Amino acid sequence: MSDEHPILEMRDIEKSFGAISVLKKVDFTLQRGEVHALMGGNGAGKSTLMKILTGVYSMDAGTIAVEGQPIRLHDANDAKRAGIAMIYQEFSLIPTLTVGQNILLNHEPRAGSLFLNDRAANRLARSILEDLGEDLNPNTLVSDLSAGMMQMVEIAKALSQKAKILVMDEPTASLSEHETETLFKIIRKLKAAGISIVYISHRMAEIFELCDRVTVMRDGQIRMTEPCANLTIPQLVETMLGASSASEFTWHDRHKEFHGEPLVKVRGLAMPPRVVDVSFDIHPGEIVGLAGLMGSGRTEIAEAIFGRRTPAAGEILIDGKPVSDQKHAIDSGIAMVPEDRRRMGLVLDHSVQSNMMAPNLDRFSNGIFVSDTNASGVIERLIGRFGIKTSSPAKAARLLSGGNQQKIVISKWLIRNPRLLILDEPTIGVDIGAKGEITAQIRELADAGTAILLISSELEELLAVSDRMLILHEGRIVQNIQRRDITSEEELHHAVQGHLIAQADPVHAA
Ligand SMILES: Nc1ncnc2c1ncn2[C@@H]1O[C@H](COP(=O)(O)OP(=O)(O)OP(=O)(O)O)[C@@H](O)[C@H]1O
Repeated sequence: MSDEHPILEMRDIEKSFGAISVLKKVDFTLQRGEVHALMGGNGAGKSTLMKILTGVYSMDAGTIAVEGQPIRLHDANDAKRAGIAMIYQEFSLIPTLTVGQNILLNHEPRAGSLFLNDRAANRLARSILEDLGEDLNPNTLVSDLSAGMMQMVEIAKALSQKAKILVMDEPTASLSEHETETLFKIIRKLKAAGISIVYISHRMAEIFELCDRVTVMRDGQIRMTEPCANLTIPQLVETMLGASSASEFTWHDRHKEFHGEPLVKVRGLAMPPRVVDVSFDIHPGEIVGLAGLMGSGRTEIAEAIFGRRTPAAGEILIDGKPVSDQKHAIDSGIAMVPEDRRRMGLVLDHSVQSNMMAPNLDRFSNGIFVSDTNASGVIERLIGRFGIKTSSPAKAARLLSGGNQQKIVISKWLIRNPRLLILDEPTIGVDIGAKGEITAQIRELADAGTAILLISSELEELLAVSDRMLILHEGRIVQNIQRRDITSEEELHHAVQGHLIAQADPVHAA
């Protein structure tokens, strides 16, 4: 095929859902070997555009050409045949099958034999993984892999199907720092091999580190396509949000000392195999960040405090009394925003409004909530404050973009004024405007006396709001760092990196 044409040209793409126009004459091009960032606020239309490209949705109008040849995409198989692949996170792999078998799945039958056999699949898997620089045994069960390795298998699977265009939607959302570095190395290799990548992310630093060009969408339209080298972060944020909006993502010392009786006391907590012996306190009004890798036991600790998990040993005391179960935890004023918000935090078929009201019904009904307001007034203000993009509060939550679903779950707990709020990865998938808003809300709550336990894989986020940071490693708290003792992000990287890298990559370490 000729090199004169871009590998991909999408022209005048239009898409409406009912009366709502979600894509308006969108143009998007991708060059061979390019890593092209697709950015935009929650609900801007990024996923919809990529679902059209991967054959999941059909477009209402427009044209798509691959290497100059017009193509028609009726379903996902058409996209696959055109060399277009979406890299899903772990969810699309079958955990009970091996790496080789997963790569073999969905392969078109070859001449002579109906399917590739296991040995052939393993050979293919091994050679692709070696090309990617990954020394992973194809006989390994997928359920034994870390999130990062699963993603690697997804990429290998796409390459085995001769994909030329890879779409990655927030690929680092569930990766540790170390796994992210590995992914970036692989993306650079793919690029050098002429593979083209559409890279969706809300993380600015990644875009500037990795991408050649960036396209910004807002309200279903393309607002800008530029080489990253010509841009600064503030310019990018302004184009995305439509106005200069200072993000509240910088730390300021709250000049508070936390002495006296803690609200939460965790003592000798053990939940084998991950949590061995964990003890810490949180005082009213204190923001404590918990750092550690995915799989280091952070979520288990959070769930134990929330009464959702029974520890094998140790105790958790709120106001000096042990937490017995989740009902008791909620009655004691503990709230938790779970990491897996789509599954645990939302009823997808219910409306935006009923989802937001669910944990707050008591407040709406007995009138101690916000004095002069009724529920819908409060909900509408929240929708405005968090920039939740929905045509109406009555819309079903499932029809909102991923980032907007996240905002619903977070906002409904933030308005509750809990005594202890546990936030597990609160800003994954959330756009930069809302990140600033969530950060500001966390501070406001803490200033009013709420104790906060913040779990985050993003050091930047921990640094922005924590008063104190706990580093979790091999089931124990190995460091307890006062935020004000850290003068730069690099310093925290140095402080935590030794521990984090040592425990990364469980498969390789085994
Ligand atoms: N199946 C659907 N039915 C109705 N509306 C939909 C549907 N899918 C998406 N939308 C709407 O289309 C708009 C664009 O959503 P899309 O998922 O493309 O946004 P996005 O840019 O990917 O956002 P995010 O960063 O939050 O993932 C949103 O307002 C969303 O509510």
